[in-house]
Amino acid sequence: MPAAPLNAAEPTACASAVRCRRLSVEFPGAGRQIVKVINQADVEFASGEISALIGPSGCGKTTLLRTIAGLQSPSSGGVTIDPPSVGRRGELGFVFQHPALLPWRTTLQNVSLPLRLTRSCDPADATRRATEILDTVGMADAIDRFPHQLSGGMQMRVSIARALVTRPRLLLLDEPFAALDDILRGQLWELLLGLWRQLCFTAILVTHNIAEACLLSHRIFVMRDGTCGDGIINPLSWPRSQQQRRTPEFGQFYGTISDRLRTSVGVQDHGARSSQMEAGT
Ligand SMILES: Nc1ncnc2c1ncn2[C@@H]1O[C@H](COP(=O)(O)OP(=O)(O)OP(=O)(O)O)[C@@H](O)[C@H]1O
Repeated sequence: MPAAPLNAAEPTACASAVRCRRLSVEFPGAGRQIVKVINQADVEFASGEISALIGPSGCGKTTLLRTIAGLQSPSSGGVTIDPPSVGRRGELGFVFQHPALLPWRTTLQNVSLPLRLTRSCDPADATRRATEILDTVGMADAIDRFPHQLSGGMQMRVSIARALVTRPRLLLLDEPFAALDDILRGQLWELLLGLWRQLCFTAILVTHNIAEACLLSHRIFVMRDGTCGDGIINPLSWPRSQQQRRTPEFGQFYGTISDRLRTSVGVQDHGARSSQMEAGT
């Protein structure tokens, strides 16, 4: 679904860059062991780009995202976000795998909440901005409904609207589309691409879905041994659309990422061809 333009009279958010320098995150393991989940990671997520972060289950993708968001403290090293103001509330949006809407609040109330909490505008303005972003994500007709009256896809649209209502410079997404069916997922891919075009934020997207990473990103980082390696530049042309999934270029890039992922989990490759077929090419 193409996203409608936001009010052009309002300034859009500028993007920000994220740098992790020798970043380590440890957790207590069994007994007295310490498990180093992020291990001296040096990685930069470029301003204005969508970076996809993929890797085997448990490799530390969510931990890295939470550390960038300031929800998890590093054991050593650090994260720099440029400009530094992005660390403050409102300039960073987080979309979780589960929409996590407040059940006793309507769609409109859920989406306007970040504006009210950050006191970044008066209540009338918060309502206007929440209504506007809900219109953009195709939820204008559901502003008075409660979360239990919405489908999973609708809830995820509301969750995305809530993350974007403050016009963040940096949007972090942790497997936001994992629980949705293929059709809905495709619609939300298009929605996210449309929103990114309009609002110009930097995005870091954690996903297990290689096609999603290929279609949405400028660069893909494959996590391995607690680090992210060099980002693999996505050669697919812009603007992106789902039709690209049927092109040979898409199949080839999908195969490259699939191979890299298999290497990261130590699987010998005898499935490159089948992985290209999985991409729908
Ligand atoms: N608060 C915590 N305390 C202890 N261990 C943790 C904590 N958070 C994460 N871990 C461990 O860190 C490792 C990485 O977890 P994380 O959720 O970051 O992985 P992931 O790559 O996002 O996994 P998945 O793809 O399955 O979501 C896991 O072994 C997990 O058990």
